[in-house]
Amino acid sequence: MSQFWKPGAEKPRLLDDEEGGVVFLSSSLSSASSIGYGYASIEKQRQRLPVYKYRTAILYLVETHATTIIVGETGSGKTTQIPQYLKEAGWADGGRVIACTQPRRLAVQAVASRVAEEMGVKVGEEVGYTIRFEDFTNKVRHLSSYLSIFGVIIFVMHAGISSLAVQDLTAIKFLTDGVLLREMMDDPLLTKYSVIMVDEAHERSISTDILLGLLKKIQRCRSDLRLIISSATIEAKSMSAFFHARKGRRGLEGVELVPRLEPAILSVEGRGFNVQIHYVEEPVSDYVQAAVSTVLLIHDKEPPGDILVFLTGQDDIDATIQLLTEEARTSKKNSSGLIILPLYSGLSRAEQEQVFSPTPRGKRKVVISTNIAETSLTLEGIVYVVDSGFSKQRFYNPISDIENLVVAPISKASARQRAGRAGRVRPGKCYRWLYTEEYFVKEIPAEGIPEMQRSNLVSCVIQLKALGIDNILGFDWPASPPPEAMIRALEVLYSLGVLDDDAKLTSPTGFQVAEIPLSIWVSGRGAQKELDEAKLRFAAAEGDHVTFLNIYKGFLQSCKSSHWCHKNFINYHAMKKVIEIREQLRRIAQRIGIVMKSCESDMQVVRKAVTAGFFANACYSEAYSQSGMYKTVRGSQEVYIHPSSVLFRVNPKWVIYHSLVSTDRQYMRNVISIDPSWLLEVAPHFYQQHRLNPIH
Ligand SMILES: Nc1ncnc2c1ncn2[C@@H]1O[C@H](COP(=O)(O)OP(=O)(O)OP(=O)(O)O)[C@@H](O)[C@H]1O
Repeated sequence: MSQFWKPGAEKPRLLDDEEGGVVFLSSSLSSASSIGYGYASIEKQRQRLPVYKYRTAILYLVETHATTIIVGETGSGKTTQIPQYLKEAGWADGGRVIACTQPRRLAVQAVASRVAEEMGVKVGEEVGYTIRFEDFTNKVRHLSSYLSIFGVIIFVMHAGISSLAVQDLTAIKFLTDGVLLREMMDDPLLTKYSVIMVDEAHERSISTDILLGLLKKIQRCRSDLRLIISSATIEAKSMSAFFHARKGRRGLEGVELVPRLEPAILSVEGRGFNVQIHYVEEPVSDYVQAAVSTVLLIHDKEPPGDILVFLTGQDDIDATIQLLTEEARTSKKNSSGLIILPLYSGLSRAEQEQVFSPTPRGKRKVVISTNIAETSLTLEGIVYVVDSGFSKQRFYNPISDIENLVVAPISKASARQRAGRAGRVRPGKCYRWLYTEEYFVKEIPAEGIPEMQRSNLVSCVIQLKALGIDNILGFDWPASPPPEAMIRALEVLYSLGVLDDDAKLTSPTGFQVAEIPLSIWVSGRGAQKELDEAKLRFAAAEGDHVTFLNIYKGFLQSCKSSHWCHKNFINYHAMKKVIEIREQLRRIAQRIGIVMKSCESDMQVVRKAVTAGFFANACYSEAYSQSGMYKTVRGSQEVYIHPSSVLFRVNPKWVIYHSLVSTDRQYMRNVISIDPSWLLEVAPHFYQQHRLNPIH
C-alpha cells in the first residue's frame, strides 16, 4: 500500500498571458498544516480559507473580465466565499442578484444554509435558494400572493409598499443549473443577475453544457453580466478557449474592450487540510464486500471521525447497509457504535438531512452515498472517505435508441472530488481501497465524458427550442453532441407532435411540454425497492404503471397514513413526495391551459397515455419464444422483462418499457402491456417512417 497526497503536486497554478489568461498574482499561501483546527469564530474560519488571500484578485478579475475561470482545491472556499465577496463589493446593489449554480439539489440547499449562517441571516432572506418545486428566495411574488390572500384590506396598503415589490430582496441565490435554464424561459437575458457563477463546472451535466452555451450567447447582449466558472478539477484552458472563440468578431482586433472578452484564469493555491490517500494492493472483485470490510477496519483501527462511503446506487447502498447491520448484530467488537445512514436522491428530505446531524459522542457515523455527495458538500464530522471508484452512468446508443444506466469507473476528477469530502474541517484519509494505484494512474481517465455526449437528447432539444434556439445543430456547445443523437431526438419529438414540419415547437402541445419540469422520460427513481415489494399486493395485470396507480389510490384511501405505508412496505416519504409533485404538476397544467379529466377506472386510457409518451420503447415477444426474450420494435435488440416487474414471467405479447438496465442482459423496467394498434394511432409518423413489420 502506498500513501500519498503531496500537497502542491497537482496544484493548479496561475496561467500566464501566453496561455490565454491573465498574469495577476504570484503570492503563495501558507501551507495547509499551518491552518489550525478547533473552535474559531465564523469570521476567523472564513479568513483562514485559501481563497481569502485571493479576494482582491477575484474582485479585480471579475470587474475587468466578462468571464473568470477559477480553479482551486476542494474545500478552498470557492462556493461559500466568492458569492459573499461579490456581495460585499456591491454586485448585489440596486436589487441585482448574484447567482451560484450547482449540479445537485442537495448541494444547493446545504451551501445556501452555510452561507446564510456565515452572514448571520435566515435562508430565504438575503441568501436564498431555488430547486425544482422549491423556491426559498425573498421576492415580489411572495408579497403579491400575501396581498391576494388578504384581499381588499391589504390592497389599500399595496400602493404604499409597491416600491418594495419591484426589488429582489435576495442578494445571493443558489440554484441548480436546470432551474436557471428554466428561468430563461421567462427572462431570456437573465437580467436580474449581475454575476452568475457556474460552480462544479467539471461535472458537465447536460444542463451545465446548455447553460454554458446560452450564457456565452447572453454575454453578447449584456456587457454588464459577469460569469465565473469554478471547480477544483476543471480543464481551465479548454473552458477558456470555448468562451474566447466568438463568431463575428471581425473589426474588433486591437480594440481594448472593457470588460475583456478573453477569459481570465485564476488558480487558487492551497488546500484546507491534508488528505492522505491509501490504495489497495490487489484489485477486488466485490466492491460492496470490500467497502464493508474497509469501514469495519477503519472503525477498529482508526481514531474517531465519521466515514463517507461512495457506492453506485440504491441497490449497492442497501446491500452494504444490510451487511454492516448484520455485522453489528453478530460481531459486537467490530461494529458497535456505528450509526449507518444512506444518502441518495430518492430519499425524502428528512432522511437526507440526517447526514448533517451531529454525531453523538462515542459514536461513529457512516454515510453510504451515491455521487450525490461528491461535490460541494461539507459533512462536518467526515474524516474518512471510502471510494468504490464506480458510479452509475448513462450511456446512449443513438443507433439502437437504447439508453443504459451502467456501472462504470469514475474519472480522476471525480475521485479527487470524492477525496475532497475529507479534509474540510480537519485532516482526513481517503481509501481508494477498492482499486489499485496503478489502475488509478493508468486506467482511469482524467475527466469524464460530458453527459451531452452519452445521453438521449429529447429533453435537451425541447428546452433549447423553448428558448428560441432553432438551429440546434449549429448551437455553440462546449462539447458537441453526436449528430445521430440530435437527429434521433428531433425525430422522436416530431412523432410526438411536439415539433412541427419546420422543427419548431408546436402550439400548444410543444410549448406545454416545455413548461413541464419533468422530462417526458420520467425517471423511476425513489423508493424502488419498497415499491417492488408492495407491487405483489397491488399488482395489476396491465403492468407496473397501473400497479403504481393502485398504490397511489391505496395511499389516498388510507388518508395518507404512514402506518398504512409501513404495513405495505411502502416508503411514506416517497409517497408524500409523489403527492407534492402531483400537486405541482396539476398547478402547472392548469396554468398552461391543459384541461384535466379523470379516467375513472378506465385503465385503457392510462395505458394509451403511456403509449403516447413512450411509443419509441415498444417491444414484442415472438410467438415461438419461450425464453422471455423480447425484441425492440426499433432496432430489434434483445431485451427481457426485469424480475422486479409485475409482468415478469407473465410475458404479454406487446409491451412498452420505461427504462432499460444493463447487467448480464438488457432488462426492461416499469413495463406495461399494450395493444399494438395503439402505436399507429398515437405515433403514425414514427411508425410509418419505420415501416414496422410486426404490426399488421
Ligand atoms: N456546513 C459547514 N460546516 C462547517 N464548515 C463548513 C461548512 N461548509 C463549508 N465549511 C468550511 O468552508 C470550507 C470551504 O467550503 P466551500 O464549499 O466554499 O469550498 P469549495 O472550494 O467550494 O469546495 P468544493 O470544490 O469541494 O465545493 C470547507 O472546507 C469547510 O472548512
